[in-house]
Amino acid sequence: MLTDTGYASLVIPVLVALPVWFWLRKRSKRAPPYPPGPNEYPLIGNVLDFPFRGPLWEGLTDLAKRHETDVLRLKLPGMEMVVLSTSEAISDLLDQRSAIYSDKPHTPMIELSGFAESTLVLMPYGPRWRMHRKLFNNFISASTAKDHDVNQTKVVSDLLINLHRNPKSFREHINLLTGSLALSIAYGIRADTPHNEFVLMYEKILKVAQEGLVPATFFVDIFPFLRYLPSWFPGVQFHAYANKVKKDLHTAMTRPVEHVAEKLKSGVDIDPSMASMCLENLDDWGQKGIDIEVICNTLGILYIGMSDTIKAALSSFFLAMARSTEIMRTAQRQLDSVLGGARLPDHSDIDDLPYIVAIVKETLRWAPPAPIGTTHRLMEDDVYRGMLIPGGATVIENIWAICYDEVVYPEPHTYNPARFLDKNGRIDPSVKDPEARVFGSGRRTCPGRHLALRMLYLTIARILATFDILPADKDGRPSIPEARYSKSLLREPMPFECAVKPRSEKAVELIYHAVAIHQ
Ligand code: HEM
Repeated sequence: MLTDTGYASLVIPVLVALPVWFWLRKRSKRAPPYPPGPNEYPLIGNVLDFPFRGPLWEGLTDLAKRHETDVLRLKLPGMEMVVLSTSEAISDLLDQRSAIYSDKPHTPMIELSGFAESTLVLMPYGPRWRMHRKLFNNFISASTAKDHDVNQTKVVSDLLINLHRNPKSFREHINLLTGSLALSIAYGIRADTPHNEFVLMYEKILKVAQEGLVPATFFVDIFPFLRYLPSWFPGVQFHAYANKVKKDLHTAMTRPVEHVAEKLKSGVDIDPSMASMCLENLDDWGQKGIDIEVICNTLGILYIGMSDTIKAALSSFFLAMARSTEIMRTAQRQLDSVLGGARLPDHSDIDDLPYIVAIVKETLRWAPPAPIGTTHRLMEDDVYRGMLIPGGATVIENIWAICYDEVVYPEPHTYNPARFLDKNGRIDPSVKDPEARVFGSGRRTCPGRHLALRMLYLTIARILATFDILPADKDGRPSIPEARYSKSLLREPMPFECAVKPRSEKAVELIYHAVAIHQ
């Protein structure tokens, strides 16, 4: 038998729940539907559908195709996710509505390790991000990318020498090339060995970013409330790890600037760099609200933003050449017809070398270094094509899906630079340019893309002018390397072998002559 209190304990929750239920029903009838996606289960949402196993970009492309949508919704515990897989959807949302699609989502580890507050790529959208971006654009933009041609030419000369001396270690040489370029532009430091103090500092940071800060490596990223546990709590290791990363990141970003400041103070002759120009005009920058911390962060992002991306693209280029000698020969024929084998190609030859330009485009399309870019965060509810995208959603631009759209790029798995050329061998403007998407979109689009393209163009042209890249020899037979790739968000070829050989005695002469000019 129920007492008065017993009745009350049944009736009161029902009285409270009913209006809430009616309100939610009314709201769900009024609110536009969410974008299509797999059915979600209570608590776990779409965890069972999420492509955790294979490469994420391919899994997301398949899911979008299965649900016949270019705006796919996935619900994960504590996270709304929207995946955009056509240029149209990306342009409509990330470009056209960039005022609300430009924030970045953060895991607790990204915040605790200092990456969110000091790296431009992960910084929350707002005045602080704007200040960093302004300083970056002042030195590296469409109009200023050319200012770094001399630095590029110097580090490419070093690369050619290294390839000649030790061709087997071509991946290490590419690594040094990008690190050295970043250090020379940012700080005027010429790093000619992988053991350079500053190269080692930044490589350590990149390793941590790829291994320790990948979402879900630490439990705290899956259960964010754990971040409030004190560091002395039994089993809590993430605080110590995050503090160590934060300290290393701070050192990598400040130490090279201190190095330049010391040199300036002692009156030693140094190569001009972003650091020297900032330090010499500290007061002017200060009046614009840009202090030494903003300067250190902005210069530091050069190594972080440049190194792995250009390295991945150049490694894919070596792989593609070793897999297709005919394509390499076609490029070399064009180089020889323009240069007559008498000099090395320069930035100024770009208009006469459309096949090299096409190789750069096809390399970025065939192997986009960041196949899902870096995620954006929607800052408020948005309605698109009658669908509700909830504020706070993590928005993924599936660059891979665009690069592998077989309607735009027939036989997308085949590496074929000629797809970008017209019948006269010039760049065909009617073929969609992958460069428009592989660098991301909207206000957060890659600010280093012009510099990156100039660097890729020069490096590829100079390598092909002087070297053959051929399949490695295995028991007297050419062994064509397989195109196997990492599943990491910065996608690069797995280790492979190829034979890098100078094209002629004259080519070797040109390589050493170019280095002598820069000594
Ligand atoms: C092949 C080379 C490169 C590729 C494929 C690439 C790709 C990307 C992508 C996809 C993004 C994210 C854009 C978005 O959120 O929508 C990005 C951001 C960024 N990249 Fe690059 N990048 C390359 C080279 C570079 C270079 C050379 C630099 C530096 C000189 C650089 C600096 C940055 C920075 C600072 C950001 C963050 C921008 C922001 O959030 O405001 N990148 N890049």
